[in-house]
Amino acid sequence: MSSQSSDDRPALDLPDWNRAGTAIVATFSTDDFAAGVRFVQAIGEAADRANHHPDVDLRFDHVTVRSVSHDVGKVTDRDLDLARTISGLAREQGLSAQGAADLRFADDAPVPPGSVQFWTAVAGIEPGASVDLSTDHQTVTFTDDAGQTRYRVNVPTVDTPSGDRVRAALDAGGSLLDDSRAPDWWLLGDGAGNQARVCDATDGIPPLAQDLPLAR
Ligand SMILES: C[C@H](O)[C@H](O)[C@H]1CNC2=NC(N)=NC(=O)C2=N1
Repeated sequence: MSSQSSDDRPALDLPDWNRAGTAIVATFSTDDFAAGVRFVQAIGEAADRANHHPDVDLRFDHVTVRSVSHDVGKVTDRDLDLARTISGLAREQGLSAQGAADLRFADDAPVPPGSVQFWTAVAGIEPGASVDLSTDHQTVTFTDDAGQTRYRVNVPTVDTPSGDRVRAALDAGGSLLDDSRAPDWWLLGDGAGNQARVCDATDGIPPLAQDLPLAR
């Protein structure tokens, strides 16, 4: 199989935002409900100016914003422009996006900002954590079809069933690349060309290889 994502949507170049299903989504932490209300008010004004309206979920300590162009059922430039505007409003109001963690594949290789929520979910890391994935996980590099070096990270699960971890990672914007060996392991894409292999570690951890398929 190809080492490229089976997902032909371009990688998001938007810090704070991740793909989720047909939409893009971001979650901003707020100190109190009034701060959330102020943020939603500003989002509402920006949405009316743009004549493009996101779904907004206001909670006591966070606001989740989701955008898709309803007329075509997918993400368009209208959503990307609105996302940039909303991130700017968040910055103005001193709010930061959840999942804006300091995650690295290795010492010098940061996880792309648009994939942070995916890696946080797939590795079971607390939002906002500072983590070097390579210290807790076996990691190999591979070369994608375009000649770029990418990371493949092994994520064995013990306490959490692998299927639950896979669902959480897909909800956080990941794509399913290979489930032919499920429930032994699943290969997921992070939207930026890197991969997580989620595997059931109950009977030991299958070897992680640069080349697929991986033998059990
Ligand atoms: C008539 C008006 O342009 C449309 O109803 C706009 C308004 N806001 C919208 N917002 C979103 N997210 N998708 C749309 O298709 C859309 N359509």
